[in-house]
Amino acid sequence: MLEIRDLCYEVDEADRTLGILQGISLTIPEHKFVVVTGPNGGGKTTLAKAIMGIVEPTGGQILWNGQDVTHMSITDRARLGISYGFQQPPRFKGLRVRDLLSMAAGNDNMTRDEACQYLTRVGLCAKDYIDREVDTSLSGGEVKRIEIATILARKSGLMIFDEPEAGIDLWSFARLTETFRDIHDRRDATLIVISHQERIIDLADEIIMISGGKIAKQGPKDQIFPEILANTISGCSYLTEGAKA
Ligand SMILES: Nc1ncnc2c1ncn2[C@@H]1O[C@H](COP(=O)(O)OP(=O)(O)OP(=O)(O)O)[C@@H](O)[C@H]1O
Repeated sequence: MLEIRDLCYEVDEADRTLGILQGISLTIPEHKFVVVTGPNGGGKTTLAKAIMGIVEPTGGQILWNGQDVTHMSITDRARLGISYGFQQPPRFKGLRVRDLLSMAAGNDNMTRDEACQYLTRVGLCAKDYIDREVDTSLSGGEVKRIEIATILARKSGLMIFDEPEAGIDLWSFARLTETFRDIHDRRDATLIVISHQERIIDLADEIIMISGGKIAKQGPKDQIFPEILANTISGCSYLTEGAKA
């Protein structure tokens, strides 16, 4: 279970303090599928990075399975089973896709078949990629899918994906949503997916909407999603005027 208590992240700018996360509290039980959504700049990525330890909160607490991880290193959190897929994943010149998958799985003897299975789950044709270097020769969507495959290989208890849909074509996206559904159905992990995509939101048990560094809405998908859709359209004068015309 993930528990976040009154989490704050403040940044000092020249003449002011920015409250990027302003007292976020939430509880995500084991094996839930939670989608975090909300307007650009609301604080979603910062929250995810705070859970992974990439950003150090200035206040509050993060507990994973009862253990306080608030100030723990990224490596220690990874050992506890927390993993995070970046919105824009890094590249690793000199490392092949199969090396990355082996490292993620902690298995030096990963077979070609096993590596291929992870790549297939993110819509990549394994034979074309397994020996490629994870460098700038790969497209943004390819690197993104390879990174997601490494998270699957890691078999973490808490998987956080930051806009996994970004830059991914329709066919691979369909494969990816099936993979998320599969992880959830098999109760393999707790999933937190930051997304604006209706098809991903539709898979969620619960939706958390973050805006202005705070939780603006939270609840079961069937309750929250219609509210978000209604607010999104009514909050935009162009769309509402268009609807009246
Ligand atoms: N270190 C920092 N210094 C100054 N501002 C920051 C810092 N980190 C984040 N921000 C600002 O905090 C806000 C929240 O950023 P964050 O990336 O968490 O938003 P987001 O909800 O993930 O947005 P998006 O949907 O566009 O990815 C943004 O306005 C961002 O510019």
